[in-house]
Amino acid sequence: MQTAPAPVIVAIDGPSGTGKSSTSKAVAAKLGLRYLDTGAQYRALTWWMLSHGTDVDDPAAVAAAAGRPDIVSGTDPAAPTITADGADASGPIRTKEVTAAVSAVSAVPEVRERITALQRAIATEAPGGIVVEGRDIGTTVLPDADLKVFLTASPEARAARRSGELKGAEATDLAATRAALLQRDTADSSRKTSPLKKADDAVEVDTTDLTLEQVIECVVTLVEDKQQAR
Ligand SMILES: Nc1ncnc2c1ncn2[C@@H]1O[C@H](COP(=O)(O)OP(=O)(O)OP(=O)(O)O)[C@@H](O)[C@H]1O
Ligand SMILES: Nc1ccn([C@@H]2O[C@H](COP(=O)(O)O)[C@@H](O)[C@H]2O)c(=O)n1
Repeated sequence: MQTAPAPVIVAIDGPSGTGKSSTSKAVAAKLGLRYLDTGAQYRALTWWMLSHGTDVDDPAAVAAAAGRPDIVSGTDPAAPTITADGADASGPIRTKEVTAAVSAVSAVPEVRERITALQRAIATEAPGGIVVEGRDIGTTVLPDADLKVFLTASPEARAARRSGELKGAEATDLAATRAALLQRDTADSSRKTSPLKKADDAVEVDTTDLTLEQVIECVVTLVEDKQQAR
């Protein structure tokens, strides 16, 4: 009788626009793993705060509200979901307002404590294993992950990728897109609690000159190598 392979935990971190979500979803789907977008959790909490009158520039107000909404993530890589107090947050979390506020909210220690606990519970309960993507997964959330990957890409490549998702004038303003993503990287890397950082034992993959398919294949191979070595 064949035994099922042991669950594998994969941590994928990196700055904005390096391809974490696209890569993680595809790798999870190819390998039959669950998928967790941790950025969506911070965004959902930020959206809930913005819609409930929390002053997101006041760390004390953010800390006080951090435990209030119920944040639930669906981990099917083919159809990931995110809700805040039962409301579908998948659309609103991608607005400019949420993107502009999320780094300030995610820097508050009470927010990180709460969301990190959620992430660990989801990863522990994932049948067969999971790909978890974010900023501090390899360093803080899942330091014992079986595989840690840190994706990078030049600011120019990342801005061009993001512009491809935008519409109208925003799509053509590459300089503004580049500046906005670098500003978010700076805020995320310089916060005191659990900053964006490559784990010492992470494999760094520079995706600047790679297609998305090449990045996916690279990570699938890294996971399979780990599974075979166990
Ligand atoms: N290697 C690549 N080549 C070209 N385009 C890519 C590549 N990787 C990702 N993309 C595209 O770049 C955009 C950003 O990718 P994605 O959302 O996966 O990045 P991310 O790291 O999760 O970003 P964020 O942290 O801001 O959520 C998407 O439109 C995606 O299709
Ligand atoms: N592990 C994580 C993941 C995300 N964040 C914060 O959320 C923001 C949005 O993330 P996206 O991946 O959806 O762009 C990000 O800029 C961080 O502020 C985090 O702190 N830790």
